[in-house]
Amino acid sequence: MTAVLIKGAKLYGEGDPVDVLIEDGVIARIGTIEEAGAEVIEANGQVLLPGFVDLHTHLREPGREDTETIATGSAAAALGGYTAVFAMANTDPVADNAVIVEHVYQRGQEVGLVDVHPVGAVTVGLKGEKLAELGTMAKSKANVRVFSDDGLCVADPLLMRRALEYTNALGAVIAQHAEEPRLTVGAQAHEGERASRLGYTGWPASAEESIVARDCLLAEHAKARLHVCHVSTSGTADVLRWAKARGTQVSAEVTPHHLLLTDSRLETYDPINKVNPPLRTESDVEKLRAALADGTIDCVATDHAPHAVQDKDCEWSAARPGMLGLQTALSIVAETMVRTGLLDWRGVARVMSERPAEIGGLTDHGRPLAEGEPANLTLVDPDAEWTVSGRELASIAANTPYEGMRLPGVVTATLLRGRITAREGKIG
Ligand SMILES: NC(=O)N[C@@H](CC(=O)O)C(=O)O
Ligand SMILES: [Zn+2]
Ligand SMILES: [Zn+2]
Repeated sequence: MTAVLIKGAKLYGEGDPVDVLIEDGVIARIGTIEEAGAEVIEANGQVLLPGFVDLHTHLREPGREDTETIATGSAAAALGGYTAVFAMANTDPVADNAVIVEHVYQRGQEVGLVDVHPVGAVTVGLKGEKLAELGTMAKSKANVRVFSDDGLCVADPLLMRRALEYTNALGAVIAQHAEEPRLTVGAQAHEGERASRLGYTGWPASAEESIVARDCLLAEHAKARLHVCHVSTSGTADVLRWAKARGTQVSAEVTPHHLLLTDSRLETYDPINKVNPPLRTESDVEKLRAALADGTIDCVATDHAPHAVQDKDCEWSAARPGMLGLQTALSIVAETMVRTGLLDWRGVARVMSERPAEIGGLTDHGRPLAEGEPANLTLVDPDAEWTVSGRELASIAANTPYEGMRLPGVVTATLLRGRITAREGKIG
Protein backbone atom coordinates (compact mmCIF):
# COMPACT_ATOMS: atom_id res chain seq x y z
CA MET A 1 0.00 0.00 0.00
CA THR A 2 1.43 3.42 -0.91
CA ALA A 3 2.04 5.85 1.87
CA VAL A 4 -0.12 8.98 2.12
CA LEU A 5 1.25 12.31 3.32
CA ILE A 6 -1.23 14.94 4.48
CA LYS A 7 0.66 18.24 4.31
CA GLY A 8 -0.26 21.11 6.60
CA ALA A 9 -3.39 20.03 8.46
CA LYS A 10 -4.61 21.44 11.75
CA LEU A 11 -5.34 18.52 14.07
CA TYR A 12 -8.82 19.11 15.51
CA GLY A 13 -8.56 22.58 13.96
CA GLU A 14 -6.06 23.57 16.67
CA GLY A 15 -2.53 24.99 16.68
CA ASP A 16 -0.09 25.23 13.77
CA PRO A 17 -0.53 23.02 10.72
CA VAL A 18 1.47 19.77 10.77
CA ASP A 19 2.22 16.97 8.33
CA VAL A 20 0.76 13.51 8.91
CA LEU A 21 2.38 10.45 7.34
CA ILE A 22 0.22 7.37 6.94
CA GLU A 23 1.80 3.97 6.31
CA ASP A 24 0.30 0.48 6.44
CA GLY A 25 -3.06 1.81 7.55
CA VAL A 26 -1.81 3.65 10.61
CA ILE A 27 -0.59 7.15 11.46
CA ALA A 28 3.19 6.56 11.25
CA ARG A 29 4.46 10.05 12.03
CA ILE A 30 3.25 13.56 12.84
CA GLY A 31 5.58 16.56 12.38
CA THR A 32 7.41 18.27 9.54
CA ILE A 33 7.82 15.51 7.02
CA GLU A 34 9.25 15.09 3.51
CA GLU A 35 8.54 11.66 2.07
CA ALA A 36 9.42 10.81 -1.50
CA GLY A 37 6.95 8.38 -3.03
CA ALA A 38 4.02 9.13 -0.76
CA GLU A 39 0.74 10.30 -2.24
CA VAL A 40 0.41 13.89 -1.09
CA ILE A 41 -2.78 15.59 0.09
CA GLU A 42 -2.21 19.35 0.39
CA ALA A 43 -4.36 20.34 3.36
CA ASN A 44 -3.51 24.05 3.38
CA GLY A 45 -4.48 24.46 7.01
CA GLN A 46 -7.71 22.46 6.79
CA VAL A 47 -9.09 20.60 9.82
CA LEU A 48 -8.10 16.96 10.35
CA LEU A 49 -10.52 14.88 12.41
CA PRO A 50 -10.97 11.21 13.25
CA GLY A 51 -13.27 9.61 10.65
CA PHE A 52 -16.95 10.06 11.44
CA VAL A 53 -19.05 7.19 12.79
CA ASP A 54 -22.80 7.08 12.14
CA LEU A 55 -24.79 5.06 14.66
CA HIS A 56 -27.98 5.34 12.61
CA THR A 57 -28.06 4.74 8.84
CA HIS A 58 -30.68 3.08 6.66
CA LEU A 59 -29.00 1.38 3.70
CA ARG A 60 -32.14 -0.40 2.36
CA GLU A 61 -30.29 -3.55 1.27
CA PRO A 62 -31.77 -6.12 1.22
CA GLY A 63 -35.22 -5.21 -0.07
CA ARG A 64 -35.28 -1.67 -1.38
CA GLU A 65 -32.23 -1.52 -3.61
CA ASP A 66 -34.17 0.89 -5.83
CA THR A 67 -33.55 3.57 -3.16
CA GLU A 68 -30.12 2.67 -1.71
CA THR A 69 -27.67 -0.21 -1.71
CA ILE A 70 -24.77 -0.99 0.57
CA ALA A 71 -22.52 0.23 -2.26
CA THR A 72 -24.27 3.55 -2.91
CA GLY A 73 -24.84 4.22 0.79
CA SER A 74 -21.17 3.47 1.48
CA ALA A 75 -20.20 5.98 -1.21
CA ALA A 76 -22.45 8.63 0.35
CA ALA A 77 -20.90 7.84 3.74
CA ALA A 78 -17.31 8.16 2.51
CA LEU A 79 -18.12 11.44 0.74
CA GLY A 80 -19.71 12.67 3.95
CA GLY A 81 -16.53 11.96 5.92
CA TYR A 82 -17.65 8.69 7.52
CA THR A 83 -15.40 5.69 8.06
CA ALA A 84 -17.98 3.53 9.85
CA VAL A 85 -21.76 3.33 9.77
CA PHE A 86 -24.31 1.22 11.63
CA ALA A 87 -26.93 -0.09 9.21
CA MET A 88 -30.41 -0.30 10.72
CA ALA A 89 -32.28 -3.60 10.77
CA ASN A 90 -35.56 -2.49 9.13
CA THR A 91 -34.71 -4.05 5.79
CA ASP A 92 -36.75 -6.62 3.88
CA PRO A 93 -36.10 -9.30 5.04
CA VAL A 94 -35.45 -7.84 8.48
CA ALA A 95 -31.92 -8.18 9.88
CA ASP A 96 -33.09 -10.35 12.77
CA ASN A 97 -30.77 -13.32 12.27
CA ALA A 98 -27.12 -14.21 11.73
CA VAL A 99 -27.48 -14.86 7.98
CA ILE A 100 -28.68 -11.36 7.15
CA VAL A 101 -26.30 -9.49 9.47
CA GLU A 102 -23.34 -11.47 8.14
CA HIS A 103 -24.40 -10.67 4.59
CA VAL A 104 -24.64 -6.93 5.34
CA TYR A 105 -21.27 -6.92 7.08
CA GLN A 106 -19.58 -8.92 4.30
CA ARG A 107 -21.06 -6.79 1.54
CA GLY A 108 -19.81 -3.67 3.33
CA GLN A 109 -16.29 -5.11 3.48
CA GLU A 110 -16.42 -6.03 -0.23
CA VAL A 111 -17.42 -2.49 -1.16
CA GLY A 112 -14.62 -1.30 1.11
CA LEU A 113 -15.50 2.39 1.40
CA VAL A 114 -16.68 2.38 4.98
CA ASP A 115 -17.05 -0.26 7.70
CA VAL A 116 -20.69 -1.28 7.68
CA HIS A 117 -21.77 -2.64 11.05
CA PRO A 118 -25.21 -4.19 10.93
CA VAL A 119 -27.65 -3.40 13.71
CA GLY A 120 -29.61 -6.47 14.71
CA ALA A 121 -33.37 -6.36 15.26
CA VAL A 122 -34.52 -6.67 18.87
CA THR A 123 -37.66 -8.63 17.99
CA VAL A 124 -38.42 -11.17 15.28
CA GLY A 125 -39.52 -9.36 12.12
CA LEU A 126 -39.68 -6.07 14.11
CA LYS A 127 -43.07 -7.32 15.28
CA GLY A 128 -42.49 -6.46 18.93
CA GLU A 129 -43.70 -9.89 20.03
CA LYS A 130 -40.70 -12.06 20.82
CA LEU A 131 -36.99 -11.49 21.08
CA ALA A 132 -34.84 -12.20 18.04
CA GLU A 133 -31.75 -14.39 18.42
CA LEU A 134 -29.58 -11.64 19.83
CA GLY A 135 -26.89 -14.03 21.02
CA THR A 136 -26.36 -15.66 17.62
CA MET A 137 -26.16 -12.26 15.95
CA ALA A 138 -23.66 -11.08 18.56
CA LYS A 139 -21.54 -14.20 18.08
CA SER A 140 -21.78 -14.16 14.26
CA LYS A 141 -19.03 -12.84 11.99
CA ALA A 142 -20.88 -9.52 12.02
CA ASN A 143 -20.16 -9.21 15.75
CA VAL A 144 -23.39 -7.27 16.37
CA ARG A 145 -23.17 -4.90 19.35
CA VAL A 146 -26.16 -2.63 18.67
CA PHE A 147 -29.72 -3.92 18.53
CA SER A 148 -32.73 -1.87 17.47
CA ASP A 149 -36.24 -2.20 16.05
CA ASP A 150 -35.81 1.34 14.69
CA GLY A 151 -38.72 2.50 12.59
CA LEU A 152 -40.75 0.97 15.39
CA CYS A 153 -40.59 1.22 19.17
CA VAL A 154 -40.07 -1.78 21.44
CA ALA A 155 -43.24 -0.70 23.18
CA ASP A 156 -43.93 -3.70 25.43
CA PRO A 157 -42.16 -2.93 28.72
CA LEU A 158 -41.67 -6.59 29.60
CA LEU A 159 -40.03 -7.30 26.25
CA MET A 160 -37.89 -4.18 26.56
CA ARG A 161 -36.79 -5.21 30.04
CA ARG A 162 -35.80 -8.68 28.83
CA ALA A 163 -33.98 -7.21 25.84
CA LEU A 164 -32.00 -4.90 28.13
CA GLU A 165 -31.06 -7.77 30.44
CA TYR A 166 -30.06 -9.96 27.54
CA THR A 167 -27.96 -7.37 25.70
CA ASN A 168 -26.26 -6.48 28.97
CA ALA A 169 -24.94 -10.02 29.17
CA LEU A 170 -23.70 -9.68 25.57
CA GLY A 171 -21.92 -6.37 26.16
CA ALA A 172 -24.29 -4.80 23.64
CA VAL A 173 -26.72 -1.90 23.68
CA ILE A 174 -30.36 -1.42 22.71
CA ALA A 175 -31.02 1.64 20.55
CA GLN A 176 -34.62 2.59 21.14
CA HIS A 177 -36.88 4.41 18.66
CA ALA A 178 -38.83 6.11 21.44
CA GLU A 179 -42.43 6.41 20.31
CA GLU A 180 -45.35 5.23 22.44
CA PRO A 181 -47.53 3.83 19.64
CA ARG A 182 -50.79 4.45 21.49
CA LEU A 183 -50.03 8.17 21.43
CA THR A 184 -49.09 8.42 17.75
CA VAL A 185 -51.96 6.62 16.00
CA GLY A 186 -52.31 8.37 12.62
CA ALA A 187 -49.74 10.99 13.63
CA GLN A 188 -48.39 13.11 10.81
CA ALA A 189 -46.56 16.07 12.31
CA HIS A 190 -45.45 17.65 15.59
CA GLU A 191 -48.54 18.14 17.77
CA GLY A 192 -48.94 21.87 18.08
CA GLU A 193 -50.56 24.96 16.72
CA ARG A 194 -49.26 24.44 13.17
CA ALA A 195 -50.39 20.84 12.81
CA SER A 196 -53.87 21.72 14.06
CA ARG A 197 -54.19 24.66 11.70
CA LEU A 198 -53.04 22.60 8.70
CA GLY A 199 -55.22 19.64 9.70
CA TYR A 200 -52.49 17.11 10.51
CA THR A 201 -52.93 14.58 13.33
CA GLY A 202 -50.39 15.46 16.01
CA TRP A 203 -47.33 13.48 17.18
CA PRO A 204 -47.04 14.66 20.79
CA ALA A 205 -43.73 15.24 22.57
CA SER A 206 -45.04 13.05 25.39
CA ALA A 207 -45.04 9.98 23.11
CA GLU A 208 -41.25 10.24 22.96
CA GLU A 209 -40.58 11.49 26.47
CA SER A 210 -42.71 8.87 28.25
CA ILE A 211 -40.83 6.02 26.55
CA VAL A 212 -37.43 7.59 27.24
CA ALA A 213 -38.30 8.04 30.93
CA ARG A 214 -39.63 4.47 31.16
CA ASP A 215 -36.61 2.99 29.40
CA CYS A 216 -34.13 4.94 31.51
CA LEU A 217 -35.73 3.40 34.60
CA LEU A 218 -35.80 -0.08 33.06
CA ALA A 219 -32.12 0.25 32.10
CA GLU A 220 -31.18 1.57 35.52
CA HIS A 221 -32.83 -1.31 37.33
CA ALA A 222 -31.40 -3.86 34.90
CA LYS A 223 -27.96 -2.20 35.21
CA ALA A 224 -27.97 -2.25 31.42
CA ARG A 225 -27.06 0.24 28.70
CA LEU A 226 -29.66 2.11 26.70
CA HIS A 227 -29.20 4.31 23.64
CA VAL A 228 -31.94 6.73 22.61
CA CYS A 229 -32.34 7.25 18.87
CA HIS A 230 -33.11 10.63 17.26
CA VAL A 231 -33.98 12.77 20.31
CA SER A 232 -36.38 15.45 19.10
CA THR A 233 -37.81 17.31 22.10
CA SER A 234 -36.45 19.50 24.87
CA GLY A 235 -38.38 17.37 27.38
CA THR A 236 -36.38 14.31 26.32
CA ALA A 237 -33.18 16.26 26.93
CA ASP A 238 -34.45 17.05 30.45
CA VAL A 239 -35.22 13.38 31.12
CA LEU A 240 -31.75 12.38 29.89
CA ARG A 241 -30.12 14.98 32.11
CA TRP A 242 -32.03 13.61 35.09
CA ALA A 243 -31.20 9.99 34.25
CA LYS A 244 -27.51 10.70 33.71
CA ALA A 245 -27.34 12.54 37.03
CA ARG A 246 -28.68 9.37 38.67
CA GLY A 247 -25.96 7.31 37.01
CA THR A 248 -28.14 5.54 34.45
CA GLN A 249 -26.07 4.12 31.59
CA VAL A 250 -27.93 6.00 28.89
CA SER A 251 -26.60 7.60 25.73
CA ALA A 252 -28.46 9.55 23.07
CA GLU A 253 -28.19 10.91 19.57
CA VAL A 254 -29.67 13.88 17.75
CA THR A 255 -30.02 14.12 13.97
CA PRO A 256 -28.72 17.03 11.91
CA HIS A 257 -32.28 17.82 10.78
CA HIS A 258 -33.53 18.14 14.34
CA LEU A 259 -30.68 20.59 14.98
CA LEU A 260 -31.68 22.83 12.08
CA LEU A 261 -35.24 22.44 10.84
CA THR A 262 -38.53 23.20 12.57
CA ASP A 263 -42.20 22.53 11.97
CA SER A 264 -42.35 25.86 10.14
CA ARG A 265 -41.46 23.63 7.17
CA LEU A 266 -45.00 22.22 7.34
CA GLU A 267 -46.34 25.36 5.71
CA THR A 268 -45.00 24.19 2.34
CA TYR A 269 -47.01 20.94 2.52
CA ASP A 270 -43.94 19.31 0.97
CA PRO A 271 -43.48 15.72 2.29
CA ILE A 272 -39.72 16.09 1.84
CA ASN A 273 -40.01 17.46 5.40
CA LYS A 274 -41.93 14.48 6.73
CA VAL A 275 -39.79 12.53 9.16
CA ASN A 276 -40.12 10.41 12.25
CA PRO A 277 -39.88 11.81 14.88
CA PRO A 278 -41.30 14.98 13.34
CA LEU A 279 -39.59 18.35 13.06
CA ARG A 280 -40.34 20.20 16.29
CA THR A 281 -40.36 23.83 17.43
CA GLU A 282 -37.73 26.55 17.43
CA SER A 283 -37.41 26.19 21.20
CA ASP A 284 -36.79 22.42 20.89
CA VAL A 285 -34.07 23.07 18.31
CA GLU A 286 -32.38 25.56 20.59
CA LYS A 287 -32.46 23.18 23.56
CA LEU A 288 -31.27 20.20 21.53
CA ARG A 289 -28.25 22.22 20.40
CA ALA A 290 -27.48 23.14 24.01
CA ALA A 291 -27.91 19.51 25.13
CA LEU A 292 -25.50 18.32 22.44
CA ALA A 293 -22.99 20.99 23.43
CA ASP A 294 -23.09 20.10 27.14
CA GLY A 295 -22.95 16.32 26.58
CA THR A 296 -26.51 15.51 27.69
CA ILE A 297 -26.93 14.27 24.13
CA ASP A 298 -23.80 12.30 23.29
CA CYS A 299 -23.60 12.38 19.55
CA VAL A 300 -24.97 13.23 16.13
CA ALA A 301 -26.44 10.39 14.04
CA THR A 302 -27.85 10.95 10.57
CA ASP A 303 -30.92 8.66 10.44
CA HIS A 304 -30.10 8.69 6.71
CA ALA A 305 -33.41 7.42 5.27
CA PRO A 306 -33.52 7.13 1.48
CA HIS A 307 -36.96 6.93 -0.11
CA ALA A 308 -38.15 6.52 -3.70
CA VAL A 309 -39.71 9.47 -5.55
CA GLN A 310 -43.14 7.83 -5.54
CA ASP A 311 -42.97 7.43 -1.76
CA LYS A 312 -42.06 11.09 -1.18
CA ASP A 313 -43.51 13.10 -4.03
CA CYS A 314 -47.11 12.42 -3.08
CA GLU A 315 -49.78 13.59 -0.68
CA TRP A 316 -48.37 14.27 2.83
CA SER A 317 -50.33 11.54 4.62
CA ALA A 318 -49.27 8.89 2.09
CA ALA A 319 -45.58 9.87 2.06
CA ARG A 320 -42.98 7.84 3.95
CA PRO A 321 -41.11 9.56 6.73
CA GLY A 322 -37.36 10.08 6.43
CA MET A 323 -34.67 12.10 4.71
CA LEU A 324 -31.11 11.68 3.41
CA GLY A 325 -28.35 12.69 5.78
CA LEU A 326 -24.92 11.17 5.20
CA GLN A 327 -23.47 13.77 2.85
CA THR A 328 -24.94 16.82 4.57
CA ALA A 329 -24.39 15.94 8.26
CA LEU A 330 -21.02 17.63 8.70
CA SER A 331 -22.25 20.81 7.05
CA ILE A 332 -25.39 20.98 9.18
CA VAL A 333 -23.28 20.47 12.31
CA ALA A 334 -20.89 23.20 11.10
CA GLU A 335 -23.84 25.53 10.53
CA THR A 336 -25.75 24.83 13.74
CA MET A 337 -22.96 24.06 16.23
CA VAL A 338 -19.65 25.45 15.01
CA ARG A 339 -20.76 28.74 13.44
CA THR A 340 -22.87 29.44 16.51
CA GLY A 341 -19.85 28.88 18.79
CA LEU A 342 -21.52 25.97 20.61
CA LEU A 343 -18.83 23.47 19.58
CA ASP A 344 -15.24 23.76 18.40
CA TRP A 345 -13.76 21.16 16.03
CA ARG A 346 -12.56 19.05 18.94
CA GLY A 347 -16.18 18.99 20.02
CA VAL A 348 -17.21 17.92 16.53
CA ALA A 349 -14.72 15.03 16.77
CA ARG A 350 -16.37 14.05 20.03
CA VAL A 351 -19.98 14.06 18.79
CA MET A 352 -19.40 12.73 15.27
CA SER A 353 -16.61 10.21 15.87
CA GLU A 354 -15.43 9.43 19.39
CA ARG A 355 -18.71 9.03 21.27
CA PRO A 356 -20.54 7.13 18.51
CA ALA A 357 -17.57 4.73 18.20
CA GLU A 358 -17.64 4.13 21.97
CA ILE A 359 -21.40 3.63 22.06
CA GLY A 360 -21.24 1.19 19.12
CA GLY A 361 -18.34 -0.72 20.68
CA LEU A 362 -15.82 0.05 17.91
CA THR A 363 -12.21 0.02 19.05
CA ASP A 364 -10.59 1.08 15.76
CA HIS A 365 -12.66 4.19 14.99
CA GLY A 366 -13.02 7.43 16.92
CA ARG A 367 -9.40 7.12 18.02
CA PRO A 368 -7.05 10.00 18.88
CA LEU A 369 -5.04 11.69 16.12
CA ALA A 370 -1.73 10.26 17.29
CA GLU A 371 1.16 8.14 16.03
CA GLY A 372 0.37 4.43 15.95
CA GLU A 373 -3.39 4.94 15.73
CA PRO A 374 -5.49 3.56 12.85
CA ALA A 375 -5.63 6.02 9.95
CA ASN A 376 -9.41 6.48 9.84
CA LEU A 377 -9.48 10.16 9.07
CA THR A 378 -11.54 13.01 7.68
CA LEU A 379 -10.18 16.25 6.30
CA VAL A 380 -12.58 19.19 6.37
CA ASP A 381 -12.30 22.60 4.74
CA PRO A 382 -14.12 24.71 7.35
CA ASP A 383 -14.23 27.86 5.22
CA ALA A 384 -15.52 26.38 1.98
CA GLU A 385 -19.23 26.36 1.14
CA TRP A 386 -21.28 24.25 -1.23
CA THR A 387 -24.80 24.10 -2.58
CA VAL A 388 -26.82 20.94 -1.99
CA SER A 389 -28.35 19.16 -4.96
CA GLY A 390 -30.16 15.88 -4.32
CA ARG A 391 -29.41 14.59 -7.81
CA GLU A 392 -25.68 15.02 -7.28
CA LEU A 393 -25.56 13.07 -4.03
CA ALA A 394 -24.23 9.51 -4.22
CA SER A 395 -27.43 7.95 -2.88
CA ILE A 396 -29.90 6.48 -5.35
CA ALA A 397 -32.74 8.38 -3.69
CA ALA A 398 -32.59 12.17 -3.72
CA ASN A 399 -34.85 13.11 -0.78
CA THR A 400 -32.80 15.85 0.84
CA PRO A 401 -34.60 18.65 2.69
CA TYR A 402 -31.61 20.91 2.04
CA GLU A 403 -32.03 21.17 -1.74
CA GLY A 404 -30.53 24.42 -3.03
CA MET A 405 -29.20 25.44 0.38
CA ARG A 406 -25.71 26.89 0.63
CA LEU A 407 -23.90 25.24 3.55
CA PRO A 408 -20.51 25.64 5.22
CA GLY A 409 -17.92 22.89 5.67
CA VAL A 410 -16.68 20.65 2.88
CA VAL A 411 -15.22 17.16 3.37
CA THR A 412 -12.14 17.20 1.12
CA ALA A 413 -10.74 13.75 1.94
CA THR A 414 -11.71 10.59 3.84
CA LEU A 415 -9.30 7.78 4.64
CA LEU A 416 -10.22 4.28 5.80
CA ARG A 417 -7.25 2.40 7.28
CA GLY A 418 -4.94 4.63 5.29
CA ARG A 419 -6.74 4.20 1.97
CA ILE A 420 -8.29 7.28 0.38
CA THR A 421 -12.01 6.52 0.05
CA ALA A 422 -13.14 10.01 -0.98
CA ARG A 423 -11.28 13.04 -2.22
CA GLU A 424 -12.51 16.39 -3.50
CA GLY A 425 -16.08 15.11 -3.77
CA LYS A 426 -15.16 11.93 -5.68
CA ILE A 427 -14.92 8.35 -4.52
CA GLY A 428 -11.24 7.45 -4.06
N1 LIG B 1 -36.72 8.36 10.39
C1 LIG B 1 -37.68 8.09 9.54
O1 LIG B 1 -38.53 8.94 9.32
N2 LIG B 1 -37.72 6.93 8.87
C2 LIG B 1 -36.89 5.79 9.07
C3 LIG B 1 -37.27 5.00 10.26
C4 LIG B 1 -36.91 5.63 11.56
O2 LIG B 1 -35.77 6.09 11.77
O3 LIG B 1 -37.73 5.67 12.49
C5 LIG B 1 -36.94 4.93 7.82
O4 LIG B 1 -36.53 3.76 7.86
O5 LIG B 1 -37.32 5.44 6.76
ZN1 LIG C 1 -36.51 5.80 14.25
ZN1 LIG D 1 -34.00 5.43 11.57
